[in-house]
Parts: sequence; structure tokens; C-alpha cells
Amino acid sequence: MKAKQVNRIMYAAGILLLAALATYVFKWNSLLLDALLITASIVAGVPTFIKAWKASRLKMFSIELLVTIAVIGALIIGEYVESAAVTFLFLFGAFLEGRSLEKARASLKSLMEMAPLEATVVRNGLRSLIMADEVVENDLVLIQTGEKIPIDGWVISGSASVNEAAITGESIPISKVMDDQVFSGSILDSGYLEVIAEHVGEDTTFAKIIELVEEAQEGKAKTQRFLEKFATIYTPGIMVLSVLVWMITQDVHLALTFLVIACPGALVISAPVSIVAGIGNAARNGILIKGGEVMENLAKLNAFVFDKTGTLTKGKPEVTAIKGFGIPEEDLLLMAAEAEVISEHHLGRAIVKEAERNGLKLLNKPTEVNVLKGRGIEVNLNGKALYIGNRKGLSGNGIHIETEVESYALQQEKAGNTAVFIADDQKVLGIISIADAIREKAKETIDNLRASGIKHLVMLTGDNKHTASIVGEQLGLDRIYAELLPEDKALKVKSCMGKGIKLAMLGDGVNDAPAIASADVGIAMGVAGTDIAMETADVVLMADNLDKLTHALKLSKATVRNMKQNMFIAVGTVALLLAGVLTKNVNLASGMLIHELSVLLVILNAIRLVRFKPSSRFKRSAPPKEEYAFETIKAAQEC
Ligand SMILES: Nc1ncnc2c1ncn2[C@@H]1O[C@H](COP(=O)(O)OP(=O)(O)OP(=O)(O)O)[C@@H](O)[C@H]1O
Ligand SMILES: [Zn+2]
Repeated sequence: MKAKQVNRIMYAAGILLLAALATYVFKWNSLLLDALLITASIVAGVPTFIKAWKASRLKMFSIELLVTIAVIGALIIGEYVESAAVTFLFLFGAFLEGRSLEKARASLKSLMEMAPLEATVVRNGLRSLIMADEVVENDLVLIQTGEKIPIDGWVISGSASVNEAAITGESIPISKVMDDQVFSGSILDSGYLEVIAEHVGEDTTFAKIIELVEEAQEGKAKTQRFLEKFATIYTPGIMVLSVLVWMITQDVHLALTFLVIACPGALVISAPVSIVAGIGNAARNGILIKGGEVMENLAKLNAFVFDKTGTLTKGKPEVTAIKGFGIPEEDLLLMAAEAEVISEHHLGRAIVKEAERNGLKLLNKPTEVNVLKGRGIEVNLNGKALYIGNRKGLSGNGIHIETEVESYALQQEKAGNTAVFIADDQKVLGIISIADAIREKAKETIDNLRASGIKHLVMLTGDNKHTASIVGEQLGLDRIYAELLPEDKALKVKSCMGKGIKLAMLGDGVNDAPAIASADVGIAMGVAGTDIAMETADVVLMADNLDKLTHALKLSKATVRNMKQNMFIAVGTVALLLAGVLTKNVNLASGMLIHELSVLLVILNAIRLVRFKPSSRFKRSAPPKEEYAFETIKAAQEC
């Protein structure tokens, strides 16, 4: 039955009840009164009866079935006031429930309202205004001040200040110029852009966010699955119990009241409403949490593993020194840059950028390119073999490192640089030192995590151990592991898990995707636009900002707390009401009213999560003093 129809039925039953009230107050006619009440019971009961019938055909014991039995029973024993009140209140409760559940989903709705509707495109030199979903890949799209960007794409001309709140949850202006990437759903605050469409319609990051959030809100928490299982045993159990009550007390009225009051309406929704509201809040803040189970796991974490480059550091490395051994520095840089042009690696890009900054022209193209993951690259440049990378790669190629070279490299590394070796097939030609600054928020985030009960903070990196330990010490991490290959990172994460350790892996998805996939909770950061990380991670932080981590963690705890409060409200109300029923202080109608109120209370409580903001209150409270089992401590030491 459609919601609109049900509402109409509710209004009709309401009018019948008012008529019955008038008949009673003015003492018109007792037969008319009964007739009105019976009609109201049946009219208001129809939607409930239909639902109960449908569910029982699927062999399910529904709450509606309990209500139906109670209403029929009440009609048989002539309690017309009660039967009318129960059916009406049940409908009215469902109505209020629907209205307020919408509020719990408000976050997603407001996100959807950010969806772009129209787009101005230029095709064959003609400019036209079309629907946003009619834009195709490679279309030239024009965006003016105040307009929404309708696609994901690359800026080819113009400049603008853009608000990407729909994607990242952060309302800060970001400047966009040629070659920058823009995302659908962003608003162009000022300026003008010409963009080539790369992803359109359903393929945009924005559309994927909406889809993921919708899926996540359906994804059930463990608690929720438990509750649903519980209800399938509980409901028939209550039927048996109420028969027992009737046999012992011989009081049909009491047995019927018991039946209705015991129904687990508030309990069944207690977990899902909290999850829906929590996931919605996260999405509005640029955090994608993929389902209730992830939310529960987040709240249980006691260990955090970080990738270094791009996660704890800014991921914008810069060349700090160039040293040639027997060749001029400029030649070395040019050679390295010409080889690294093909590299996607941030170190490679830093070298290319440095060469361009020095006005060097990259003329020669490398051939026979070989990317050695976690080691470097191997190319043929001008007919000569060239190797660029770290020691692992050098020794793999049988290149000897002289003492003078090694001591220079070590000195650079101890100063916090990554020493990139450039060698031909015999010896090292030079070293380019590259450094990446630690993020401003990194220390604060680590401290926050510790304050919120994270016991073990670990860093993994492919970088050298000297630089790694400098970063580790500055941030106050417990343990660091350096010079790891991407697959080693995943192994490390796996070896740390279990034995009481609940661990999250946070990375930027560049060379740590296997590790992210292995963790209890895999978190990818700053990945707007990178599909793989968005798909493999359990939690996605759209913004390139560590702050979001604290928000996600605090929100997960608040959500789980909210879920528990709701379960407490639900169980508590039923227990109190049952006590009231058995001591004859609560009758069917008043019990039903209180029961519906408890359902509403549960929803209202969950709605608080929609507006949740992490406060400093959390920071001030002392970290929970958990007693760690020997197993946990040992597991942490081993990892
Ligand atoms: N294209 C490259 N040019 C030069 N060196 C490279 C290149 N790729 C990898 N390396 C070397 O291999 C090491 C490990 O690389 P990897 O990509 O695994 O980690 P990373 O990005 O340095 O750090 P993290 O693991 O913290 O993200 C680098 O520190 C560098 O020494
Ligand atoms: Zn990395």
C-alpha cells in the first residue's frame, strides 16, 4: 500500500474517532458509539492486517501480526475503545516514524541537492545549454561564476575559485587553473573555466559518493543483524508467553495487552536509525563510511598504521640537493629528469619539476622503460642504460656503491632526505636528495588518536630508515618500519592483526592499496578522483586533510553510543510497560501510546547524530584505562 493511501486511511480513522468521542461526550447513542469504534478499528487496521498477512505468507512473525491478533481479540471480547485506539496509534506511530526517519536521512538528501542539473557545452563551435547528464566524455564545458560544475574533468583554460564541499565536505575556496582537475558538484564561486569532460553522469566522483552512501546506509551493522535474528525468535516467543499469561490468569484482556506491549518495534529500528544518521553525517563531511559494520569496527580500533609519504607527509616532495660524482650537477639533473618523465612516482615528478624550474629542456626520450616497484626505474637513455632509485635496486643490478658515495647518501638521509641514486650500468653518477615536509596537522592528529584510546601507532614506508625515524620521532609514533616494498606493507599489516589488536591502515592509495585492503579497517585519504582507492578502502576521506580522521573516529564512537542508548530505551520501555501490564497499571491503549512514543524517542535520539560535530570535550576526558591482555601486548610488539 502506498504511503499516501495509508495517510488517507489514517485521517479517515481519525475522523471516525472524533465522531465517536462526540457521541460519547454528548451521550447520543451507545449503539452508534460502538458502531463508530468498530468501523474505526477496521478502517485503521486494514494497512496493518495486509502487512501481517503478507509477512505470514513468507512465514515471518511480524509486529503487525501481533497487533492484528490483539485487535481481533479486543473486538471479540468487546473492548472497542482499545481496538480502535491500538490500530489508530499504530498507524499514527508509523506515520511519525516515516516523517522523522526522513530527517535521519536528511544528510544524504541535502547532498543530492548539490547535484548539478545543467551544463553549457560547445559542440562544433556552437554553444548550447543541455541537461548535465547529456554531456558526453571529451565535451568542452563552460562554467561561469555561480554555476555548478556538471562533470569531472580537466581545466584547459580560464581560472576560478571553486568550492568543493560536495566532494570533500570542506567549504574552502580552491583555486583552479589550467591542467587542474575539477569535480562534478563543485560550485564556481568566482571566475570562469573551460573544462574537458573526463567522467560524466554516473561515472563522476560525486555520483559514486551518492551511490556508496546509499549502499552503505543499507549495509547492516552486526548489532542490527543480531537484532533482526532476535526479533524472529522473540515475536513468536511473545505469542507463546501471552497464551501462558491467559492460561494462568484466565484474563483475555491482560493476555492481549501483553501481546501488543511486548512487540519489539523500537528495538528493531534502534540500530539502523543510528547507523543511517551517522553515515549521513560522515558523508556531508567528506567521509565515506561503507556500512554499519565498518562504523562498529571504527569504534573498536586500538591500533593505527600509517603510510608515510603522502599520508603523514604532504606528498609534495622537493629537490633539496644535487651532487654529481664526476659529472656536472646540471647534466645529472637533466639526465634524471629525462628518464623520470615516464614516472608516475612522486619522487620522479619532483625531479622533473626541478629540471623544469631550472629551465632545462627535456629533449631525449627514454626507451626500454622498466618500473621497479619500491626500488626505482630502469631505462635506456641515448643508447645507455640508466638506473634511478634506491640501494635495493642498485644491488639488484650489481652496481657497486663506493664509500665516498655511501657516506654522502647517509649524511643526506640523516638530514631527513630521500637519497635517489642515479647510476649507469657500472657506477653511481650522482645523488639527488629529495625531502617531503610533514603535514601541519599530523602531530595533532596523532595526539588526538592517542587521547581517544588508540594504543599502538605505527608507520610503514618504502623510504629509507633514517628519514623514516626522523618522521617517527617528530610525531611520537610507537614503531616504524622502513624500506618496505608495497607487498611487505600488506604482510606487515596482516602480521599485526588478531590477538586483540583492531587495526586501521591509513594511506593515500598510491603504493599502499594492498595494505589498505588487508587491514581491519582500510582508510584511504585525499583520493577524490582515484577510483581504486575509493573501491578498496572501507573508509574514504575525500579531502586531503588528516583532520577528517579524528572526525571519523569520534563520529563512529558517538554512533555506537547512540545505538546502545537506543537499545536501552527500547528494552527499558518494554520492560517497564510489561511490569505495568502484569500489575494492571497499564492498559492496551495507554501502553500502545507509550510504546509508540518510545519508537519516536529512538528516532529523535538518532537524529542528533545528523548534526554531530566532534568537540574538544572528548579530548579533555582521560583516555579509557583498558586493561590490555598479555596477548594484545605481545601482538603489538611483534608487529
Ligand atoms: N620513480 C622513482 N624514482 C626514484 N626512486 C624511486 C622511484 N620509485 C621508487 N623509488 C625508490 O623506492 C623507494 C620506495 O618507493 P615507494 O613508492 O615504495 O615508497 P615511497 O613513496 O618512497 O614512500 P611511502 O612508502 O611512505 O609511500 C623510494 O623511497 C625511492 O628510494
Ligand atoms: Zn605512499
